[in-house]
Order: sequence, then C-alpha cells, then structure tokens
Amino acid sequence: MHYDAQPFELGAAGRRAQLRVQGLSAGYGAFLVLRDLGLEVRTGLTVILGPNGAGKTTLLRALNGLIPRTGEVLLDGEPLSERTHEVVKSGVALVAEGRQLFPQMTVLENLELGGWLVPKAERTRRLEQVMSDFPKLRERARQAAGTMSGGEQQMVAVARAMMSAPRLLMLDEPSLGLAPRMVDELLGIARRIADAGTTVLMVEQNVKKALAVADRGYVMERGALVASGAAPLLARSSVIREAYLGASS
Ligand SMILES: Nc1ncnc2c1ncn2[C@@H]1O[C@H](COP(=O)(O)OP(=O)(O)OP(=O)(O)O)[C@@H](O)[C@H]1O
Repeated sequence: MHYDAQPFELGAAGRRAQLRVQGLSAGYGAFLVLRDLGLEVRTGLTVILGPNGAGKTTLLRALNGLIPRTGEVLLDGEPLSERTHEVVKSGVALVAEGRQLFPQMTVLENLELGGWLVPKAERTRRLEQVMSDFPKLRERARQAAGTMSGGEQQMVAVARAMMSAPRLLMLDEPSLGLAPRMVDELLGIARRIADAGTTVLMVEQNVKKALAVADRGYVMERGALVASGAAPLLARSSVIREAYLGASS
C-alpha cells in the first residue's frame, strides 16, 4: 500500500518501549473475556487481529486500567499501574474506538487537552510539532472537531494522543468506518509514528492493510491469542488466509 513517506518527527525518539504481558485475565464482572493471556509488544508496530467480540478492545481496556485485571504487565521491565491516570503518566496513550473528541471544541482545543500532563512550555513545543506532522490539522485548527469527516476526526484523535509524547501508543480500530483512502492514510500515520520511535499497538479489523504496515501481529479468538508472528509470515499463514483473507488471496 502507499502512504505519504515524508519524514515524521513525532514520537519519543530514544524511548523505544516494550510491553510484556503474562497471565493476563480480565472481563466484566463475573464474565471473564481474557484468560491467561501472554504477549510481547516490541518496538515498531504490532497489530492485534480477530473477529468481532474476540476481546481485542477488552485487552486495550485492561492494559490501560479501564477495567480490572489480574496478571503481570511490564512496561520496559517496570510494572504498569492499574490506574488510568498513572498509565498515562508513565507514557502510554490510548486512542479508543469512537475517538472521544469534544465535538463542540476546535481542533486546537482538542489537541491542547491531549497535552494536559505536559508542562506549558513543552505543550507549546509539542503542539507545534503535532501541527507540522499533521499539516491538515493546522489548516483546520479553528474548526469545530465535530464538523470534520470521520477520517479527519480520527486524525485529530491520534494527534491528540501524540500531544502527550507517549512511548507506547495504542490504537483501537483506527480505520473503522473510513473510506479506503482514509484507511490508507491512518494506517500510514500509525506506521510513521512507529518509525519515529513510539511503539504502537494497534487493534484492526482490516486484516490485509494492517498486516501490510505492521511489523508483527497476533490473532485473537474468543479471548485467547491463537497465532502470532512477523506480519509478512502471518499474512501468508493458513489461519489468516482461511479465516480472514479467503483461501485464494
Ligand atoms: N461493558 C461490557 N460489559 C459486559 N460485556 C462486555 C462489555 N464490553 C464488551 N463485552 C463483551 O466482551 C467480549 C469481548 O468484547 P470486545 O469488545 O473486547 O471484543 P472486540 O474483539 O474488541 O470486538 P469488536 O471488534 O466488535 O470491538 C464480547 O463478548 C462482548 O460482548
């Protein structure tokens, strides 16, 4: 696939984060969705694939302290807090499904909110950086976020997450509901963020395009990880070809 290959300055160069998860279980009340999950998110771009209801969003929620969990989660060797506020402070950002922008606020105001933990001088510098990495958003800085197209709003949500200069960025289905050209653009942005030094963990339904930009992938089914590997190998594997791509592709 094609994406804009211009240099991307975003990210936390030199802070190449790794996440290690062991024996993770989580769910909703008595309903356990994830059972004894283990995964390793290395630097670069890792994608989690799987059918609806497999537990992909639940995994991101559990990692970000949005639902209770048991098991071990280590970010660069240190236990990751189970409290969302602390997770953000330790350099993890989540772009949840549905984007959660403030629709009445401008693009600029939404971006500024993303830098709430960053000291003011640094926030100004980050904002300038984000604007130069997402030139489309500079043009739209004064537009109410809610009046933008779905793809543009997704871009604002990713840019807002980058305002906190995360070492690990998690994206929950960034391409959901977008036109093909915007899907390419968003996945290209995820790739460039990874190349600029922020580790990216992305949940995607768009199997073919996601594997084309990712370094590695996991396949989740019914709350368990059933396959993993380098993205090009996974794309050729029978589990992916038969379940998601059609055996002939
Ligand atoms: N708030 C909730 N309360 C109870 N059960 C939930 C809740 N959210 C999700 N579930 C259930 O947890 C399971 C996993 O859902 P999850 O959203 O993690 O799957 P997913 O792989 O992200 O799917 P999708 O691609 O459809 O978002 C499903 O059976 C779902 O019904």
